[in-house]
Amino acid sequence: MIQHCPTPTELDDLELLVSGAYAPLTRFNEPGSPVTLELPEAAGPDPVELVDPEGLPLARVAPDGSLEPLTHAQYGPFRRLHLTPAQVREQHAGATFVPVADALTQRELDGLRGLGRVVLVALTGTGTASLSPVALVRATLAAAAELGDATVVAVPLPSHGDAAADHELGARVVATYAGPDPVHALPDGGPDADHPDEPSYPAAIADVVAEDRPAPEEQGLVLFFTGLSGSGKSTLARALMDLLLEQGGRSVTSLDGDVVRRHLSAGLTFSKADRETNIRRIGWVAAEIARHGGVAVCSPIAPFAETREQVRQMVEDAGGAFFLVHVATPLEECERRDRKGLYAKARAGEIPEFTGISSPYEEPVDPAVRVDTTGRTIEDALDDVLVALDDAGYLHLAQAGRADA
Ligand SMILES: Nc1ncnc2c1ncn2[C@@H]1O[C@H](COP(=O)(O)OS(=O)(=O)O)[C@@H](OP(=O)(O)O)[C@H]1O
Ligand SMILES: Nc1ncnc2c1ncn2[C@@H]1O[C@H](COP(=O)(O)OP(=O)(O)O)[C@@H](O)[C@H]1O
Repeated sequence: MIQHCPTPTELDDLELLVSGAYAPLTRFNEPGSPVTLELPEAAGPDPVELVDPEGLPLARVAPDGSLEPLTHAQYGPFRRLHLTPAQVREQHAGATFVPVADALTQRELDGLRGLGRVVLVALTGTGTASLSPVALVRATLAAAAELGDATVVAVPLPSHGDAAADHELGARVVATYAGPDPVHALPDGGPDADHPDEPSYPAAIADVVAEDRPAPEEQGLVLFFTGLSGSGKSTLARALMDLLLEQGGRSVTSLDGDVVRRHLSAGLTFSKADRETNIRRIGWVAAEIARHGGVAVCSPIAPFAETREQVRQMVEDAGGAFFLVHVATPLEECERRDRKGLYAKARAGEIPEFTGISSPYEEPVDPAVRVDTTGRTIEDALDDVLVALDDAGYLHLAQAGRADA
């Protein structure tokens, strides 16, 4: 039987289908339902075994989306708070149920006092809260401690990208958890009257929020230079790394295209599939670096827009910022430079699938900054990147000897 690890959203949905939280929905791909599952084409008409990210079989799914559960999900922090609706009703009958999708403000907490015993239902699904799922639970536990007579239940209700359908599904899930007990919806967010610009939190919750949403200067950062061979990616990346190292204060890792291909991606070719694998590997490592608050400076060609977007997603999921620099030196200039003699060989047909000659380069439509290095000094071109980074608030670097340094 084919094994398949669903996407994070699909894994959340699987958990809620199996736990009964989506009742009366019990299967994927019900017509009109946002709760969908994409199965590998190779599966054909046979059932597929769905496994968690570590390969533990969770359920078998038939081609019509119906499920045969094998075991309960066991991965992820705060697993003990992932109760089924039946468990919650048994343990917390008579309480008031409060859906929580963000850190609770002081004002919201004050509004909950006087409700008696409450169950804070932390909606931690993929792609929903502005806090990471684990921080949302931490912040909700801190809120429960503030309130006193409160319990936290974590429900991984994910976003399906359709606000209306998600709202309806969410309301149904919370009602299922509450059973006959009341649901208390929080009034719409918005700043406190005495702090019109930002919400005010009790100290313990503020600490959780601050740790999860660091200031741009402290956030993990992936600087991703993309462009044709010879466009100047490595040169600019190296110059920027040097500036960062000279200034100190951040840990920096280089993931240069050529260097990665000698180590992490040794053995890969320049076919579309291998290039995608190469870039996803770079993205995976860069996201881990960002998760730990470091700076990763990447400089592969990365010719495909979709793969670059996957890297952005990986980095943002890890809490990092993704900063795309398009080194937009035109092909004619790259070919004129032909630093490594590769364009001549590609023109002579000696290198197949050469980017810009016999393999495509999809120009980014929305880079953070675009730099054409033609006829410019390295310092001058680098300045464009430094200004954009400074404006975005991620790094404040200046080159020694320049007017503004
Ligand atoms: N067919 C083909 N196409 C493009 N480039 C080629 C090819 N064969 C070898 N090289 C050399 O490999 C470097 C690009 O590797 P990358 O890992 O950055 O490419 S990719 O992102 O996976 O497309 C690239 O280095 P840079 O010049 O630093 O970009 C080339 O030197
Ligand atoms: N303004 C500039 N910025 C970056 N590189 C430049 C610039 N002007 C000329 N070059 C030259 O262009 C070449 C770019 O090569 P490289 O940085 O290895 O490109 P890539 O990594 O994109 O293949 C280098 O020889 C570099 O000295």
